Amino acid sequence: MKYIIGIGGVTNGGKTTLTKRLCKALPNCCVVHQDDFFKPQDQIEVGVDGFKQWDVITALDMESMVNTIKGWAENPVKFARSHGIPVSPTAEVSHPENEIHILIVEGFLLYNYQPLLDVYSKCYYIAIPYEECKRRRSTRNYTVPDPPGLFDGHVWPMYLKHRKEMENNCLGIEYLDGTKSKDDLYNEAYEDIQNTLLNRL
Ligand SMILES: Nc1ncnc2c1ncn2[C@@H]1O[C@H](COP(=O)(O)OP(=O)(O)O)[C@@H](O)[C@H]1O
Ligand SMILES: NC(=O)c1ccc[n+]([C@@H]2O[C@H](COP(=O)(O)O)[C@@H](O)[C@H]2O)c1
Ligand SMILES: [Mg+2]
Repeated sequence: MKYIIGIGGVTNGGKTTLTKRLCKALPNCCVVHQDDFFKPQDQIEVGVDGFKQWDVITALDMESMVNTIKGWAENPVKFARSHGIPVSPTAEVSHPENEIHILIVEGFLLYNYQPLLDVYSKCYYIAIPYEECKRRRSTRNYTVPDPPGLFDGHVWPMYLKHRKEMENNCLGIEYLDGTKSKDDLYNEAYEDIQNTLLNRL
């Protein structure tokens, strides 16, 4: 059984934190981080607002991300090995369909790219309010630091736009409240995955 779980949501909602913890707890679990697919800085467009447009789908090499996900789906054991992820001894030898293999795909623009919309067995979306998002973002260190005014001028407006698009196009998104504690978020997501995926076996 192969399951792909999406953990999308607003920047600084806690996606990467939750993903890392889930991945440690779930069997044969690999991860794809959308942040790893940002194009180099010199390929990021500058908008009429003067800001580099990081928070749009064209800032990401989505073809490469799709190929990475396909690589996992074709051979999860090989994928795990090549990423240094431990695989259960039975999964090493049995046919992938007889074992659980999980891939968590994590990122801020997961549900705004048509070719990936129907790959997920589960779609989570973490949201936090404006003030909390701005506060958390102000302490983050990205490879390219946020210039003054980026949050209000680009990041938050793009988040609202993409969220609206997602709500118009996607069914079956499960919302997680990112203001809950890290433990509560983890427990909620883990139990839900356990109930809906792992118990199907
Ligand atoms: N549930 C939470 N409550 C409070 N702070 C959190 C929570 N989850 C993550 N954080 C903090 O918020 C910041 C962003 O977390 P991160 O997991 O990198 O978010 P994302 O990947 O969604 O941008 C980090 O400083 C992290 O420690
Ligand atoms: N990883 C990078 O190269 C890079 C560079 C500039 C901005 N960012 C920011 O990363 C954010 C997405 O990642 P998070 O959801 O983890 O915050 C976007 O809001 C984007 O502005 C990332
Ligand atoms: Mg992240």
